[in-house]
Amino acid sequence: MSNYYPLNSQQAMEYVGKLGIFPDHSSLVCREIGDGNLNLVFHIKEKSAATGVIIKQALPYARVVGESWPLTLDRARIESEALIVHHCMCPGMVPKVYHYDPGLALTVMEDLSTHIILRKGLMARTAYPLFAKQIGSFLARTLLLTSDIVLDPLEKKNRMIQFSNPEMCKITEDLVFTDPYYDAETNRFNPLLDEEVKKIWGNDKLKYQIAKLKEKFLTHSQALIHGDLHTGSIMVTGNDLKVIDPEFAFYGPMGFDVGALFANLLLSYASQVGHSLSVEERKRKDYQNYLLNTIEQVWLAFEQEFRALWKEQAKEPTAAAKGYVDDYIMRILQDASGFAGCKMLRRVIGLAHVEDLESIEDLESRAKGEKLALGIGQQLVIKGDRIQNIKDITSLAKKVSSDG
Ligand SMILES: Nc1ncnc2c1ncn2[C@@H]1O[C@H](COP(=O)(O)OP(=O)(O)O)[C@@H](O)[C@H]1O
Ligand SMILES: CSC[C@H]1O[C@H](OP(=O)(O)O)[C@H](O)[C@@H]1O
Repeated sequence: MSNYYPLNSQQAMEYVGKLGIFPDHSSLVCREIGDGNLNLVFHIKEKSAATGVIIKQALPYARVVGESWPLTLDRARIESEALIVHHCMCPGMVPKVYHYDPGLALTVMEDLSTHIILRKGLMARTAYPLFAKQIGSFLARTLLLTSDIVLDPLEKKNRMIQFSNPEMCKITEDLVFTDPYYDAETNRFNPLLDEEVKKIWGNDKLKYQIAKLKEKFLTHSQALIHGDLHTGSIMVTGNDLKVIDPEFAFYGPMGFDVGALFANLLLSYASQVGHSLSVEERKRKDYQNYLLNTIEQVWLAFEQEFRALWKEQAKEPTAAAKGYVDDYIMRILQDASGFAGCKMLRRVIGLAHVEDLESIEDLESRAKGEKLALGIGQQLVIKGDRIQNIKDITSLAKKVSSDG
């Protein structure tokens, strides 16, 4: 950390100026555009150009909380190295890394200003016809191709060392699996949810399942997972998709990434009931159906590509055992259900919420969406082990929704 200092916009422009990315004497402009919980993000471009480059710099603390929450700068290394691995497995589906500076904990990367954050697109009720296939493929490739099924055993263990990410994992362990289930200081929730939240804190059956899911997160080093694959970590256009922000990457359970995505599509689903005015009822229902259909299509695309890759690329000698791939995929689906449930509950009870729900200003309307999210989340956790196919997940969401 010796030569580390957080950049300001002027310093960010000077830094990029020295890399030879822009022609000499370019007239550059820079804006800090970070809206996440953790880092600085600078957008630098020539004055008259539409796009330029991005500098993402880690702060030595969590931006959302401040200096009282110190945080490892090594997350910048994890992020740039994970982007490079993802680029090898899914060319064109992540921003290109131009430069990584370990001292300043920053990455200079491709500017995706032509894309928007998927969460924003979902909030505007936009449909993305290619999304399910694209993200299903991203998940299948990044997960299976970094697992023991495909990698040489020594390479896999070396990758586990490379992507050891204990401090970022601890954040997830606390904020996703621990704090939302007791009266923790980090929690914050809508006061209109007091009763629901207290019921959750007293629900032993739920907490038993959460304990098992946390154990899986702690111990199941199945693949290099993104680690925070919510809809704020995906940028889209009408026909393109890029996955950003893998600073939580580590060797963990595959179902955690699939579940994170399902959870965030379901949070969008739940938020619809808080946003809807009666005149919009039809649009809300259509969009909810679109979201559930998207979850089904993501899973189908994932499963199809996962099976094809397994057939072509599995090197693990036991991979051909009869029934093994079917069982492996079923376990990913069941894990995804449980993890999706945890991810929904933490976004309503815990420290970091989602804009889909937070943008509903009226607390009573917001509580409607949040209650639905809590209802679906709890069912996904409790029934996770019994899920047999993707429609069990989407039917469960519909049922909780119609039971009101
Ligand atoms: N490569 C990029 N191109 C364009 N915008 C980006 C890029 N990376 C990040 N951003 C913008 O910066 C915001 C914060 O980035 P993110 O990586 O999510 O930061 P954090 O790790 O702090 O959550 C994103 O929501 C997006 O608007
Ligand atoms: C104190 S970190 C809280 C939360 O923020 C991260 O998300 P992001 O930076 O993408 O907004 C991650 O989900 C952490 O759990």
